[in-house]
Amino acid sequence: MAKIIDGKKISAEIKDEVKEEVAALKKEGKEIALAVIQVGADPASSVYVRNKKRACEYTGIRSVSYELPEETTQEELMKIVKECNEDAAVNGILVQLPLPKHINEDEVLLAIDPKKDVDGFHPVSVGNMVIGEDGFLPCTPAGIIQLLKRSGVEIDGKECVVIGRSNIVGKPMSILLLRENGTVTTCHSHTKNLKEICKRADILVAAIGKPKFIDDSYVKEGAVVIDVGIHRNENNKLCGDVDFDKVEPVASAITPVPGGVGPMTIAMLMKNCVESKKLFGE
Ligand SMILES: Nc1nc(=O)c2c([nH]1)NC[C@@H]1CN(c3ccc(C(=O)N[C@@H](CCC(=O)O)C(=O)O)cc3)C=[N+]21
Repeated sequence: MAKIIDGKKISAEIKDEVKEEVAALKKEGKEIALAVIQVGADPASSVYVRNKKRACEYTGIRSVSYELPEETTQEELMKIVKECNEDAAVNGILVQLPLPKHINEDEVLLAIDPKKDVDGFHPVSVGNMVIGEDGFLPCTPAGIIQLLKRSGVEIDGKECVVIGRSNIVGKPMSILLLRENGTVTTCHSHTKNLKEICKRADILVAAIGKPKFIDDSYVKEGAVVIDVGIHRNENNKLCGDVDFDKVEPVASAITPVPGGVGPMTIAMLMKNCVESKKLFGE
């Protein structure tokens, strides 16, 4: 029987810490604002964006929302990002991904002022993360580190296997585990012997993007399993990249979907907004 790592509970603790900090800053006359920019109306994106705005309300951060039509051009989006960069009242800028195909995502992320890069996706933030300098950490991987630490899972010296190498999850996840002194292997679609490598893991992070891909045959007895995947079936029921029912009996701890990594992503976004105000706000 594995321990269920309760991301909802741990994210609520972090949001409460943020709420206190926000209130303290307010007493000094300092207000925090996050600009949330969504292009198009992808239903999953809309759910995440709604959850982010709710978290802003809860913590006392003002959210300024831009809901732009699917047809928005590169130039129009770049103009809004620039306006947010120049607006001293805005502390954080979040451009919800994925963007429509006609938009060059890299160019947009590069345009965000690194001082307001609360997603941690700007190359400056990525560089600081890699060399271990202060800077904004990407919310999902940083949230997973918090989940592990606050659940008493030691990373130092452990075999960590990350499946996935995206710029927003897999790659930064591997870097952050390395920063915690884990021994890290990054697997991806070209990896040979995926199963054998996963079976070595003390900490297994699944960010594959395929529903219930990881079953018990990939997991060492007693491993800690973190599920970053989020999929919706025909009945709107959520599941992750991990087949929870099969893996839970062999793992020592596991995150559920929903209620695992997802809420942590949002809590860390709130934390980054406070960080932005403290470091760079007026
Ligand atoms: N610029 C940008 N920043 C992001 O941080 C970002 C993004 N783009 N694009 C998409 C991914 C995904 N993501 C999630 C946020 C919240 C939940 C979340 O709240 N999950 C709930 C369930 C939500 C539901 O009901 O669908 C849970 O797992 O319990 C999930 C996923 C942020 N992302």
